[in-house]
Amino acid sequence: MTQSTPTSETLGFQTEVKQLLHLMIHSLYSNKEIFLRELVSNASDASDKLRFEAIDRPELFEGSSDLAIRISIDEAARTLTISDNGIGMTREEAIANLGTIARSGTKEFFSQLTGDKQKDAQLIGQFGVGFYSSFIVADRVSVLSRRAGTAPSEAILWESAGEGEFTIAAAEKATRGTDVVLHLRAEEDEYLTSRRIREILRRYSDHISLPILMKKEEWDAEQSKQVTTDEDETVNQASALWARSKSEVTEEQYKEFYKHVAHDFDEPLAWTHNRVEGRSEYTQLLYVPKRAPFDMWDRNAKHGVKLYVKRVFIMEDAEQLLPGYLRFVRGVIDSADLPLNVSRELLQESRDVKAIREGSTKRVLSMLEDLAENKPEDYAVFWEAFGQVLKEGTGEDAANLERVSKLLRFASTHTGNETQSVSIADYVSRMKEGQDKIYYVTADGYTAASHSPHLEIFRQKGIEVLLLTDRVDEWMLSFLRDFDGRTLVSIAKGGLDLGALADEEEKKQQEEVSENFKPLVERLKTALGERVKDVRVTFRLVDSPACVVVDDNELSPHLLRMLKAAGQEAPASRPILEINPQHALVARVQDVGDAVFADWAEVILDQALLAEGASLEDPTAFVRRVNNLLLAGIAPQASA
Ligand SMILES: Nc1ncnc2c1ncn2[C@@H]1O[C@H](COP(=O)(O)OP(=O)(O)OP(=O)(O)O)[C@@H](O)[C@H]1O
Repeated sequence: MTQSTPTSETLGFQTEVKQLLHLMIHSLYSNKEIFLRELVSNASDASDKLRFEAIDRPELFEGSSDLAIRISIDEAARTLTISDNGIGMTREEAIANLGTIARSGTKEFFSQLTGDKQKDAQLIGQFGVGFYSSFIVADRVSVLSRRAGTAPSEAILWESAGEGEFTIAAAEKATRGTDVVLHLRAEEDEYLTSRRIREILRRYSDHISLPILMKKEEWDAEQSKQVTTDEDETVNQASALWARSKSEVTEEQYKEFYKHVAHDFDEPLAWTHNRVEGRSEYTQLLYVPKRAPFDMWDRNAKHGVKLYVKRVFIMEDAEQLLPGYLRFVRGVIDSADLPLNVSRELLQESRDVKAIREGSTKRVLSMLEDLAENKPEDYAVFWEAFGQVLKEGTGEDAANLERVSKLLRFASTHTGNETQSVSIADYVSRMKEGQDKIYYVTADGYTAASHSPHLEIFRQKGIEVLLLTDRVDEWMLSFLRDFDGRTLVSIAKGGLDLGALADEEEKKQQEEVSENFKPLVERLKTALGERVKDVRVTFRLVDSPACVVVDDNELSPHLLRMLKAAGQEAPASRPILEINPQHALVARVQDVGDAVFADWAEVILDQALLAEGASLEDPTAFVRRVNNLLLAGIAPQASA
């Protein structure tokens, strides 16, 4: 395409935008009307941004600080226009904002798309569709925009048919702000009727705090039809939703407001709305989403709480308002005390912010407690999405450790499945008589944990063990040391005191057995040399011949593997080999002759390491030894 003037150019969309457009047009056809919600939401954000920038530069208002959104219909031209007098966009901003998706993790997100429309539509919801949803109903979109503070001749006109490219040209615009003009597709006539547009606005955008204006309609008796007048009419309530009293806000309105603040497609799982009075005055409207955003694990991902001061938008992503482990929370905090020109630096030091942070943390924890107690199914949804993040609270929020630990859920030998649904309190309620500790095992995954040889004696005695398999668990355990006065104990540590699990008779018997196995223990120690720290007899095993453990003060093998995988320095550690005297293989080794004893010893150690989830340093040697032993057979004459 040739360019008419040097100021007009045609540019290609970023690949991800093309994918998004394609997907959206094909997957959102049953929910087309949401385009209006998205555009009104953007117009409202643009006005918030202007109001904020104008705190320091009042001249940006150019004499008119009445901010509003206008929706106009032109039946003849078949256009629907969403106008705002907010911040507007420069040429560079329009190219960046309307041609690319500048969110971290976008590429990875798009690589997850499967091509299955239904699944992908769900994913798209999680990503947020925004401006590009215009193309669901429009075959051409024109955006005329002028940045606040620039001259009318510096406006820009962005246009696209949503098919891979857009043009951007210089334009004139008398007033600041943005007009988004949708040239509706042939079959989308319904969006040219004022009644339909009002209905959509009432449903999705009533909570917008700016007035949304439309031309009033009147019944014209002569023409016997509704005609548009010149008079403006506000079609929404136009007051900040969080500033209304709870009784004035319907559930639907809370939900729609959530979609606006959180840029989420789905409904929220729960919310809490409070006005706090006293030394520090603020309003909070905080939501827990149903699903994790695609970039939750990205360190640069946005936090979700917007800060307002006396209804003026101050900043998005105000991470000082909640601790990091509650970063999944979305919503608004509106302070009556902070100065309007508050900066991020100031937020860090402010005592008011500290009070808000503490108060909001408590509210969110109460909301989660309430969910856990009264809506366990919803809590399970929450836990699935955000449990791993909440676990960070054990280390991050010492003051609320007890409350956070009550909210934790784990997989356990009691339920026998992978779902993390057991609270520590549930566990405690099922503790055996005489049991005074909470037992757990950590591993790389559920299968490894639930098959851990360390579990054998616990299974036999019917004692429950928590199965911890999330990456964050080891870190969490360094803070979560006890619960309700009971210590949490790893069943894979050497110092595990099984005394409580055995009666007097058993203990006596065990001592005898240990004595009998002393010679074997010594032989193993000599054969394994530097590979082990110690060898001893254990009664924790039932079906396995041996296991490896570490001393209480040492890092668990699972943690060591994680450190290594993360490229961190991991202290060298030698395992303690524990052998099961009741196992046939162990009994058999007692009689093995010196010629092959070393092979036997190594195989026993290596298989204990494998069972524990480790990878062998010399797997070839292990295979060779096993083969030798297999070939030699277990006939006494072969090994003697
Ligand atoms: N009316 C507008 N005035 C000024 N800038 C706008 C307007 N509409 C969109 N933008 C700019 O374009 C960007 C992209 O908008 P878009 O709706 O696609 O995404 P978003 O609002 O950032 O997030 P989401 O996709 O989750 O809704 C916005 O972040 C904003 O910078």
